Amino acid sequence: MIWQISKEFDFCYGHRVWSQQLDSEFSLTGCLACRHLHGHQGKVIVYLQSSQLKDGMVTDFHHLNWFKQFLDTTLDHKFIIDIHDPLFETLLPHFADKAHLIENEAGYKIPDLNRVKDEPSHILEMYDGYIIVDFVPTSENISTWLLEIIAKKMSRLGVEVSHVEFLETPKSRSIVYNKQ
Ligand SMILES: Nc1nc2c(c(=O)[nH]1)N=C([C@H](O)[C@H](O)COP(=O)(O)OP(=O)(O)OP(=O)(O)O)CN2
Repeated sequence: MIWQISKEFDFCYGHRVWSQQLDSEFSLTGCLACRHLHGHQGKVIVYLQSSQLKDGMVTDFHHLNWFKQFLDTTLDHKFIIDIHDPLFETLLPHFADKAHLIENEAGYKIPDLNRVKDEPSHILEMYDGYIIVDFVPTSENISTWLLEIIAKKMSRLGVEVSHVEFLETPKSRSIVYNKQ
């Protein structure tokens, strides 16, 4: 037998899909709306699985509390921007050289606020709101990134991540399966 458990998490974020291309025969419009700066109430559903139970569980649901904290502190109310976005220099002019970014082991960078410490507070607040990644923040890429983070952490408990679903809107989702 194989057991699977899942847990849902929500967070608000902004992004833009600068790489969007549409075939208007199918999309019925050529409007590249996802290139606009816009936001979502995202939902992540994490699926963990095991062929044996420990204490009657795949693992305790509470063993995902760290992930909720990660989402709340790292992504909630942030704007996720690709470092290769052609608008990067426009949206982060103080960091146009991309040299003063603080790298995190979870695969993202944030602006070094020391560089703008003498600027007015609204400028600091703006930069505090960016999460810089090395991919176009599509639903597929965000779910892949989150899967990698969860799988790495949960492997320390010997818990297997089966797949991750990411709902960019209540109707549009991507699912990424873990390679075994
Ligand atoms: N395969 C993907 N397609 C699209 C993505 C994506 O990440 N992967 N992203 C977008 C946009 O960011 C958009 O905000 C979300 O998609 P959309 O289908 O427009 O969402 P709705 O639920 O609002 O759908 P409606 O048909 O407009 O009701 C676009 N494509």
